[in-house]
Amino acid sequence: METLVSPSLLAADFLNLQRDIEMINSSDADWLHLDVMDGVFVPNISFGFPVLEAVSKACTKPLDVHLMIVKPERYIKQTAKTGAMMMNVHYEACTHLHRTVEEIHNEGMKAGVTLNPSTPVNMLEDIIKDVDMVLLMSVNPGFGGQKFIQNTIDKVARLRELIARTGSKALIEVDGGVQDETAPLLVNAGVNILVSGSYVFKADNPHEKIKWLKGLKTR
Ligand SMILES: O=C(CO)[C@@H](O)[C@H](O)COP(=O)(O)O
Ligand SMILES: [Co+2]
Repeated sequence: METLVSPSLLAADFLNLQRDIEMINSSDADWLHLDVMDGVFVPNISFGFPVLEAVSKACTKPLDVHLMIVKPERYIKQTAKTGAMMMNVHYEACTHLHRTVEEIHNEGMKAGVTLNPSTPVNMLEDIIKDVDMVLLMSVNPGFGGQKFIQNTIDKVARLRELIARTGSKALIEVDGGVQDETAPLLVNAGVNILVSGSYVFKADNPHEKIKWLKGLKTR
């Protein structure tokens, strides 16, 4: 499978959001990654549903929404209303994850489960066949531009094994510190989708960076 790229809007220029979304529209990016933070689950606040709705009107790529909020099940319908393709909820933020995944599907979205760096992949043993994607955080969530946690490479390999053993069809996405040194290692370990914020949006030529990430193939 080709590598998909989901640039993270958190690193965009918020004073020129429309310009940056148009850049994504005209790029080879597959999805647009949107980081919603509540200041409780993570020590930062980003943007919420009014911004998601506005972005959805301007963006022609499927929306990959990453909710870093407590009890994300409260916002399933509201997320669906933005037209989101994928709703990612944190394993650590959901008490009834199976029910949440079912409700996300009932609202017509794909369901992603996100793991913090310290949460082991084996916690997904009994949900892996029900989810469309696992999003592995390769930094502690809350901020863009952080240093990649190297253990993520081994974690991807362990998740690949779990997926193969259970016959799950889940895709693997990785988020945090994805750039030219880390991306090839991730793709080689079996990652399907690369989220990348600063590396793409702070570049002189974001289109080139997106193209390069997309061109990565398993060795
Ligand atoms: O979810 C998050 C951070 O919590 C990410 O989506 C970041 O926005 C990725 O930014 P970079 O590490 O690529 O700059
Ligand atoms: Co994210």
